[in-house]
Amino acid sequence: MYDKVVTAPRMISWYGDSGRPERRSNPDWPLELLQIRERVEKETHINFNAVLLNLYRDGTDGVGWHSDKTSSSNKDMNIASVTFGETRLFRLRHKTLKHIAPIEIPLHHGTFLLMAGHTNTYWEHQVPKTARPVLPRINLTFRQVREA
Ligand SMILES: O=C(O)CCC(=O)C(=O)O
Ligand SMILES: [Fe+2]
Repeated sequence: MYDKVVTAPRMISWYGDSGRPERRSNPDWPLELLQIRERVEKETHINFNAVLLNLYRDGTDGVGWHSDKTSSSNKDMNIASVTFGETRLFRLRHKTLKHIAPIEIPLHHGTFLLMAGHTNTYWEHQVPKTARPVLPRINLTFRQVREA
């Protein structure tokens, strides 16, 4: 979408409710995805209308430092992340306050992570590649996509 930097490979797929201007949107959400979205919405009391699926096939897949923006007009939106499969490290670093140590969160199978409000305004995140032999990991990020 408007994400900044994507340096490492991974397999990507998008679903979004119909009525969105976005060309990549696919309104035909599989039942399983709808069920996961429902669970996430129940947990957060936030509605999401799009999801980005990432498949990290092995340790050579990852995503470089970036922040997520789901609309050019509103940078402060909630992004809900759900992880399946292999545990991979999720790192956060503050964009300007360099004295704040980066935060490292191992995202295990079934982990739910919410990047709420201003998180993506002030922080970048990455999933680093790893030399460890790792199994595939799927990550879903539910997003609130609005017209710019
Ligand atoms: O795989 C993850 O945990 C994060 C994915 C991500 O940052 C993104 O798709 O924007
Ligand atoms: Fe991201």
